[in-house]
Amino acid sequence: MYTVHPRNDECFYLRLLLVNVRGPKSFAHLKTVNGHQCQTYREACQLLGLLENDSHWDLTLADSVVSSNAYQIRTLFAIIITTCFPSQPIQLWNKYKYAICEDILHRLRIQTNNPDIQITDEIYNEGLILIEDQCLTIANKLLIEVGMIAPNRSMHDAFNQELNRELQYNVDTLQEFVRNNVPLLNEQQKQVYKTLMQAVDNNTGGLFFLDAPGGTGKTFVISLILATIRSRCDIALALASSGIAATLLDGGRTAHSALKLPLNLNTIDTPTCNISRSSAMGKLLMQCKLIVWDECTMAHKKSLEALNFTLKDLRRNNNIFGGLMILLAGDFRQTLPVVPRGTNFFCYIFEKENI
Ligand SMILES: Nc1ncnc2c1ncn2[C@@H]1O[C@H](COP(=O)(O)OP(=O)(O)OP(=O)(O)O)[C@@H](O)[C@H]1O
Repeated sequence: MYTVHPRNDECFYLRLLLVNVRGPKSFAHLKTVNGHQCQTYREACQLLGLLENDSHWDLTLADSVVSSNAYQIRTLFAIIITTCFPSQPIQLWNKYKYAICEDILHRLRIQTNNPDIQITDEIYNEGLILIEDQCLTIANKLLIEVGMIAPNRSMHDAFNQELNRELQYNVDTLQEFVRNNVPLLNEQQKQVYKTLMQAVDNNTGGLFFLDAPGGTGKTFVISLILATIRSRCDIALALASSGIAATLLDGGRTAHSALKLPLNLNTIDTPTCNISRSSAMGKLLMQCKLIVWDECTMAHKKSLEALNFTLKDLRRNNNIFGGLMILLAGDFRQTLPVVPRGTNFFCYIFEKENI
């Protein structure tokens, strides 16, 4: 019998029932426990006592209630429900929801200048939305997919949060930034800026590599390109291999977090990003004009391959990176020429794509 990962929700519980229930005659039979027809396979497993009890997660949350603030408890709760698969997440929520939402109540009291406001269902709903945002970031899952109650917001909002994040820039500020800084570019920077903006305007896609010694203004030019595209209300995604490099770019994020790259890149033959077409990030990648990846010389070659495969799949386009324009920037002079315990396997993606 095939193995099923617990993340594969109902499939996992169906398999558990198939292994444990003797002589099932139908799927409905599997869902029936002591004459009660359950709504889900998970509920049936629950009633049959096939799931672990959640006492250790209960204790973990109880500990954090004593020592952590509401934001930290909320993050812990999101991690537990997305990665630890507790059998009754709703019970945990009901038990700790006050501690999880305490900061929202506090904020509301300060905003309204009214210390008498008490916790309400709206505040709990706000808490659920924040938890769901974290679940989407951690595992690309909505709350209902991890056995929780769904917050009261339209699916549209939930799926568009990544888009909203990329479209929230102030156009006037960006235009002013571009106006003030383009004249500062030196000749070579001007040439890079012109070439790249021409490629963006022509919408031809392609892979560009910006190589220059440290301190010569790579990040400066990239910031200008990002600002120019965003000032036209288009989407440009800023990624970097390290957190520090990401902080230098406006709206910068680490490639691992934004692209949901697998952690065990070394051991997977053809890694892909954990992004589906219907997910928020999937929609963003389908719409964006440019992806900039700063300090890409520090990235594992398979992370670029994963992005290549994923974009080809998402955009249904067999050109390199699904026909999307990619700007890689970095400086091999600042990267160790030797990969510790590496093999000649660590050659770059360019070989594969004949670039
Ligand atoms: N044309 C320019 N006019 C004014 N300042 C500039 C210009 N080009 C670069 N700078 C400044 O020079 C400094 C170094 O530039 P930047 O950080 O972009 O270099 P870098 O090539 O990205 O360096 P590294 O490879 O170390 O990340 C920054 O403070 C940047 O603002």
